[in-house]
Amino acid sequence: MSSLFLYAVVTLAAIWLIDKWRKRLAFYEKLRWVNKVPGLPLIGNALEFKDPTKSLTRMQEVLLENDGLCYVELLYRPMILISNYNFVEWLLSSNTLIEKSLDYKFLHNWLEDGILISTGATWKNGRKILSPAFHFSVLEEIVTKFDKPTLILIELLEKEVGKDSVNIYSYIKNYALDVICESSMGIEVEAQKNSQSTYVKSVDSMCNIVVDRAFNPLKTKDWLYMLTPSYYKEKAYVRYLHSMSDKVIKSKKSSRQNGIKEDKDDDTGRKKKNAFLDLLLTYKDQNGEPLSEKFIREQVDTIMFAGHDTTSMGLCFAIHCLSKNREEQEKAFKEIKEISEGKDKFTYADLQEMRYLELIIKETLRLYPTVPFYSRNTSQDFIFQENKVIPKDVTLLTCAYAINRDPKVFKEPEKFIPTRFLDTDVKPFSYLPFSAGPRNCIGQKFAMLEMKATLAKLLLNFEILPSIPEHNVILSAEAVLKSKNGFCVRLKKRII
Ligand code: HEM
Repeated sequence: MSSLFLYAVVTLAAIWLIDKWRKRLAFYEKLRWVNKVPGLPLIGNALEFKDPTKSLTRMQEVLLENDGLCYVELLYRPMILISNYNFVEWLLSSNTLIEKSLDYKFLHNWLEDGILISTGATWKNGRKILSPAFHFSVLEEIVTKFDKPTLILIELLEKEVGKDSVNIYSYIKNYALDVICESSMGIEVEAQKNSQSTYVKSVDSMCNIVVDRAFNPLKTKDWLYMLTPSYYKEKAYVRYLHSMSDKVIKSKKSSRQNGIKEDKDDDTGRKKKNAFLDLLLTYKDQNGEPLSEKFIREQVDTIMFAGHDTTSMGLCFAIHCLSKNREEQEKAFKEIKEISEGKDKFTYADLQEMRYLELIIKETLRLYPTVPFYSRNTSQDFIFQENKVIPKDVTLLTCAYAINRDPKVFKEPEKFIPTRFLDTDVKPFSYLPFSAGPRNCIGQKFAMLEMKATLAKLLLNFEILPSIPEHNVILSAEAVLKSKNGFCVRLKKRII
């Protein structure tokens, strides 16, 4: 009896394995048109892309060798790396290929159905509701929310003047958190003055947990992750962060119900547009129904996450580039000085006028795209260029870092040359720090304004010099592009 049972089990297992193998062969057959980067049995190419300080250069290398399109496998996970212009255009313009890949699921406990990770009708609806919050009339008002955090940043950095080296990373990170809290929720967390606050620490820890899960194979599977201490820590952080967002939403809601209006007219008689959260609270659908508290919380948390680590890294890399390129710094300073003559605050229009500074930011994001790659999952078989099939459940990874450094598009791609953007030949899918198409960055104008306002104030107050000894960043491709050894510069008070 027992040998009969064993025989049945072995037969079933063999059938299952043969079926799996047959499906795998059919899968490879469909993908024959893509060059495969040779890997090791079972682990595939995992070792080549494991180290975040080396993965970007390796990606760039294999993409150059394979005309911008190649197949890799990371521990059985099928993935196509992409920098090929036609493929990128096809992928990012698609209205159906919009499902985010597995890596984003680690954000789900925190952001739930927020627009960064949701898909289908939920994403479409969220994106439609959120888009007006990034309209220029709202951004005009949001610009004023940068003033207070910027003043604190200058005050703190003044204490570092004259030192051989200051690592600006934590200063800028806390600053960006202050800006996003003030502009998205209308609350002051004072991260710059109180970096030990539970809120600041929870946001920071959640960002670290998400990255750790994406890169640590022991934590990618939910059932294994649940056996680790991180799981319980994450639960506590999420509970706290959700309770904070709920508290702010409830309190804003009750002020509105009690008739405490926060939308005051400005001195030109126009209606002031309030913080992002206030806009969501005033929204009514076509039946006159307000948004649910859950929906509002998910979107507010999403903006908090997507809108602070990205800009803080953009700013850190820009400061690093300015320290290394003094001539460019002086050109930007001259422009800012002229625009700021007789003013102590910048308006939206002033920031729009800072064209040279904009070139500097664009060139920074070309060399150091803060989101160095982004990925989609094929929810079904897709066909590229008539007969090229991409089977279901393949990760399509667009490598912005490789695209932005393509020597066929950008002459001397490793050099910092801001004026290259005056050349109108840069085609839309050749430069992609904010992605493109329907799932592009909803906050890109906000990010540009924040980076301009901050850099302009910094340049009016300081000369940014290379640190002593001179510092070179070690790039690390995490959820955002970071520097493993920080961002060290030297600050000199600017005498105007
Ligand atoms: C230098 C700053 C920034 C960079 C480089 C950047 C880059 C990007 C990129 C590449 C994507 C697409 C990601 C993907 O496809 O997975 C994205 C999406 C997004 N970004 Fe940004 N971002 C920045 C700042 C911001 C800011 C300031 C906000 C909000 C205030 C924001 C909100 C979002 C949101 C909500 C999405 C998801 C959009 C959707 O899927 O519909 N980002 N960002």
